[in-house]
Amino acid sequence: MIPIAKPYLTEEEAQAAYDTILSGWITQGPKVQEFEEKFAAYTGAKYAVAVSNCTTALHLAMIVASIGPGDEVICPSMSYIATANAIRYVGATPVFAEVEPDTYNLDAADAEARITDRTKAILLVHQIGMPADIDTFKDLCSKYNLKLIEDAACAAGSAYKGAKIGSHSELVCFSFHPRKVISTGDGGMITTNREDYYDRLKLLRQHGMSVNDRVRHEANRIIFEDHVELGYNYRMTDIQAAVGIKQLEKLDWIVEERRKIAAAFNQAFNGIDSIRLPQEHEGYFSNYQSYSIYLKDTAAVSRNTLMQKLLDRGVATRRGIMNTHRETAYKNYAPDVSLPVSMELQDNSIILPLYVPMKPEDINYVIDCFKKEILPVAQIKLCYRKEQG
Ligand SMILES: C[C@H]1O[C@H](OP(=O)(O)OP(=O)(O)OC[C@H]2O[C@@H](n3cnc4c(=O)[nH]c(N)nc43)[C@H](O)[C@@H]2O)[C@@H](O)[C@@H](O)[C@@H]1N
Ligand SMILES: O=C(O)CCC(=O)C(=O)O
Repeated sequence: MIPIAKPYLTEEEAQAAYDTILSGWITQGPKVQEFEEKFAAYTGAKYAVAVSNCTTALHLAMIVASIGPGDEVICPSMSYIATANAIRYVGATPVFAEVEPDTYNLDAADAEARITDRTKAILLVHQIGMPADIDTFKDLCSKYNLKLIEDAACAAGSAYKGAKIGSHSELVCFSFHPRKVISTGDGGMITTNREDYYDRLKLLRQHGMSVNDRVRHEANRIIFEDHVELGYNYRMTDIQAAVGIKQLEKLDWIVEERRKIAAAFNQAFNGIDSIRLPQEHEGYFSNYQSYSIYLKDTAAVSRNTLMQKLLDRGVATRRGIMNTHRETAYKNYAPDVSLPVSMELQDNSIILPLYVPMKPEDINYVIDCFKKEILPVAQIKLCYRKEQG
C-alpha cells in the first residue's frame, strides 16, 4: 500500500531523542530553547515560542491578540477544524468566509464583505502549504483595524514573495504533527516580531509562572515563583525539540524533494481537461504539504469512486479539505452560511500520496493508476499512442 503520507525520520532524530532522554532534562529545557532560536532564525522572525501543538499555538495567539467573548474572527470554513476551534476556545465567534477555487486560500473580497463592527481579527490559513496572499490581508486588516493571525500549520518551509512563512506578521502558528512536512510527533511553534507577545506567550504556555523552572534550577539563591495570570500547560518536551532541531536541518531539502514530486505530478497530469491541478502563482512558494487535484464535472469518474478505485489498486488518498461548518460540532454556527466554493472543493477534490523519500516507481505507479481511473478509455489509448510517438 502506498500511504498518503509518512514523516521523514532517521537514525539522527532517534539518536537526538535518546541523548536528550539520558541528559536528564526532558521538558521545556535547553533543547526547546535551541529549537526556538533555530526556528526563529530559519523563518526570519525575531522570536519563536515552542508549544505542544498548533492548536494550542492558535489558542495562545488568540489570547495575546486580546480576542474574547463577543468578538468575531473571520476564517475559512475549509480548513482543519482546529482553526475555528481555537477561536471558540476564547469565547469568540468564527465567521466563515469563502476560499479561492484555484489556491484553496481565503478570498479577500468575500472576507471583507463579512466584516462587521464586532470583527476583531482575520485568521489566515496557508492551506496545504500554499501561501495565502498575506499583503492583501495585511492591507485589509489595517483598513479595518483588525489583527492578522496566520495559521501556518501546514506551511513550514513555504515562502511568500521571497520570504519564509513566519516572518510576515505578528503571530504565525506552525504544526509539527506527523502529517506535516517536518514532525516532532506532535508539536507547535508561534513566531512573532513583538517582544511583548513573546514574553506573554512564554508565560501562558507554562501556567503563567513568573520565574520558570530552569531559572530556579540554575539559581544559587532561593527564588519563589508567582503565577501571575491564568496560564496553561502547553509545553513542548525537550525530547520533541531535539527531534525538531534535526528535522529543521532537513526542512529545505525535504521541501525541495516534495516539489520535485509535485512537479512530476504536474507534468504527468497536465493536459487532462477534466481536472484542475494545484496553482502556484508568481511570488508563491509551496512546500506541497499536500497535493490536491480538483475534479471538474466532466471527469469520467466521481471523486469517491476514484478514491475507492485507487485504494483497490493500493494507493491511499484523502478527500478534499473539510468544511468546518458542515461538522456536527458547528451545527449552531452559521447554519445558513453560503460557501459554495468551499463545499464544491471538499466534495470534488482528491489528495494524492506525497512523502519523502518516495520511490520513483511508486511515483510512477500513482501517476499511472490516477490516469487509468480519471481518463475515459478512448483518451488512455490516445495518451498511450502519443507516448509511443
Ligand atoms: C491536509 C490536512 O492533512 C491532515 O489531514 P488528513 O485527514 O489528511 O490526515 P490523516 O488522515 O489523519 O492522515 C494521517 C496520515 O499520516 C501518516 N502518518 C504517519 N505517521 C503518523 C502518525 O504518527 N500519526 C498520524 N495520525 N498519521 C501518521 C499516515 O499515512 C496517516 O494515514 C491534517 O494534517 C490537516 O491539518 C491538514 N489540513
Ligand atoms: O491534530 C491534528 O490532526 C491536526 C492539528 C495539528 O496539526 C496541530 O494541532 O498541531
